[in-house]
Amino acid sequence: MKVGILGAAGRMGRTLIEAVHAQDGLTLAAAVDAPGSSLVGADAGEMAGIGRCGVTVVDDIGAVTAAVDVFIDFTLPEATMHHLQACRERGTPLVIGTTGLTDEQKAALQAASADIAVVFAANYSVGVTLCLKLLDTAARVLGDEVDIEIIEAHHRHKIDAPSGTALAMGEVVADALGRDLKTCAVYGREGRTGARERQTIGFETIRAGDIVGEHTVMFAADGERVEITHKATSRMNFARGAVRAAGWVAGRGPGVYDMMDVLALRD
Ligand SMILES: NC(=O)c1ccc[n+]([C@@H]2O[C@H](COP(=O)([O-])OP(=O)(O)OC[C@H]3O[C@@H](n4cnc5c(N)ncnc54)[C@H](O)[C@@H]3O)[C@@H](O)[C@H]2O)c1
Ligand SMILES: O=C(O)C1=N[C@H](C(=O)O)CCC1
Repeated sequence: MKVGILGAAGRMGRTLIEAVHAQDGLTLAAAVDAPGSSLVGADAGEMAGIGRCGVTVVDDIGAVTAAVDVFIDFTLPEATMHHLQACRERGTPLVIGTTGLTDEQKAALQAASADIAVVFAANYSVGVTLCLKLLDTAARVLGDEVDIEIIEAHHRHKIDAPSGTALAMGEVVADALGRDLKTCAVYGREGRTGARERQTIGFETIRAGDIVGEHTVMFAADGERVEITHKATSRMNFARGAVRAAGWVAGRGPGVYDMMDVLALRD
């Protein structure tokens, strides 16, 4: 299967090139980065540190759609929207890892999924996908008897907050408790906040150094506390998951899928 990487020169893009190269049955067929990037024209394999592979980084998805069976996109929300449109026009499945999409952009993704298969997950690690299952159980068991806080930490270059993963964790917990995350979320606290309201779900964000990605969901009662934590120490976990999703989605019918579908974990 021929795979195209969108955002090829980025932290995730380079790791994805390495992951595709290591995966039997998959071939790197295209590498796309932003117009104006100094890496356009480079050999994708050399850029990713795996040696020359003969695929040149280009700056336009339109130049390579015919050569690709499935694209993987880890870029920026606006770029992802452009790539989504190109994939829709060509009928090519798309795996999206980009976070920080607006509600309007998520609606556009849903609309495109009438015509093509899209996998969209804030976190492609198997460990985080398992944590989402555990969080659903924890929320249902501990219910309204606990205060729920979500703490996430990432590297200093990350441009969106809270992380897509933290928000996905919040959605799972809120759904399990019949709450609406839009109205019960509290983002950071400062000043005279007043006492905590039980029905809220709190989010705290740390941005520091080279932290790859850490998430803790705290269920705190009086006298005991349950914490579910995931710590990523390598981006290869995300890349391997996204590559697995690419192999899974090729040939699927139109629709939006996530890692629960890819790992067959959906109830
Ligand atoms: N879902 C997951 O598992 C997961 C894991 C890690 C990162 N992410 C998300 O992936 C995204 C990228 O993260 P990163 O750390 O690799 O960022 P990065 O800034 O290192 O890489 C993004 C790349 O996209 C490129 N780009 C920008 N506009 C483009 C365009 N129009 N066409 C093609 N390429 C374009 C940039 O030049 C850059 O090389 C972020 O939204 C991040 O939150 C998701
Ligand atoms: O490095 C990033 O950026 C990450 N983004 C995702 C998120 O926002 O949850 C996944 C973890 C790494």
